[in-house]
Amino acid sequence: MALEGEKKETHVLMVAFSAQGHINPMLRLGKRLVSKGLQVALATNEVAQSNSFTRTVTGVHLEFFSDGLSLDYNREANLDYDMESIGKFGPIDLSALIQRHCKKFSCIINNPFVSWVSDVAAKHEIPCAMLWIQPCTLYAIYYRFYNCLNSFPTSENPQMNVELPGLPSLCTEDLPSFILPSSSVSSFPKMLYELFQDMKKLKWGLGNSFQELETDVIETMDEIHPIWPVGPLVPSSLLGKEDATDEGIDLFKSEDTCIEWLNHQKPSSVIYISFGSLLMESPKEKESIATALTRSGHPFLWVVKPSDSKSEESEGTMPLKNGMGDQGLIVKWSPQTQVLAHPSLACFLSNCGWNSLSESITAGVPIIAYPQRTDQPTNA
Ligand SMILES: O=c1ccn([C@@H]2O[C@H](COP(=O)(O)OP(=O)(O)O[C@H]3O[C@H](CO)[C@@H](O)[C@H](O)[C@H]3O)[C@@H](O)[C@H]2O)c(=O)[nH]1
Repeated sequence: MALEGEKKETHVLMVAFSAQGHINPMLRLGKRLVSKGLQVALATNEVAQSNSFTRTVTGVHLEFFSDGLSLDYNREANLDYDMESIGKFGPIDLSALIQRHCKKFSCIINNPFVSWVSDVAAKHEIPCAMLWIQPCTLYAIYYRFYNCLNSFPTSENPQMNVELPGLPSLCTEDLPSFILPSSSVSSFPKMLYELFQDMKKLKWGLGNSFQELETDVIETMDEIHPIWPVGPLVPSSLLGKEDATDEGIDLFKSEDTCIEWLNHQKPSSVIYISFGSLLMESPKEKESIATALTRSGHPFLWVVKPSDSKSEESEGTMPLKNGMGDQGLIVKWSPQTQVLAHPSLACFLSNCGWNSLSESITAGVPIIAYPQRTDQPTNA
């Protein structure tokens, strides 16, 4: 057993892609490691370095590396290219960062979207763990798919029920979009393929989920490549902890009006609508949602992200205005975890990104599922 003094010398490096839904679960895990006396740094690509980022968040030191793209490059518009570029340039800069660090890292924790980090860890002879940031169910499905352990839909047989240990029967529409024969070739499936084909590079698999939610499927992986649930990695405030500081960062500035507006609504009356940090609704989808909201007659709080507003102006299709209308409030970014904890919330219309679902499950807010792609159909 390590002595207290030795623990202080244990340095852990976490690495995440610069999306809010990737960085925040890492920071929350980091905060727990710091509370055990470990020294923790989190490295992400430098575009995340903005004024809102201090060098330390709840005891976790932040580091930045280059993804080979200029800071003003529109990453949201071309995620595939981002992934290729970060996979090419990230290892060089991250390696230099590890060499520059005053102490040798005892462990590196990556996440599935920067799987190349395990090669960098091996080069420096540092054990590597992965924090899987989606449900353990997805981990099991991808593992079985990429290692050909079970039957999945093919071009010849695109519609089928998939039977997997520990899971209910899944139809084609329930499966993650990356593994469908109709899925376009992109860097994401390639990355997942490389990750799940070569899991021996990873010493430990950690999951942002909890045992009670996915007991059966977690147990089915014990003999194959175990995953240890360490979540839900949501803000302590949602878990009713006394230390209610949010260990997360916001990539956009949330609007102060949200909570004030919610304070004026009846209990359990408001429909909250948000589609996460990466994906956008099309103008047609927005129009349908607007019609449905009007017909529902319920008050609503709707997040329409900044770049959505831009495309809207150029396409000129949506009559959306920021600010308060008679029935609802449209904002560019909300303090989502505070919103979900608010007593006026009735339900959450969500694209089923795993962070949003974890937060909503923890807050006890019912979800109307509107999945788009990747893990979202399965999460739904
Ligand atoms: O107005 C908003 C909207 C969102 N959030 C936060 O942003 C995060 C969004 O995360 P998530 O719901 O997971 O959406 P994405 O960031 O878009 O998620 C990507 O990454 C997830 C984890 O891999 C996947 O499950 C999703 O499918 C994928 O789109 C959550 O913590 C929200 O609380 C806010 O704070 N304010």
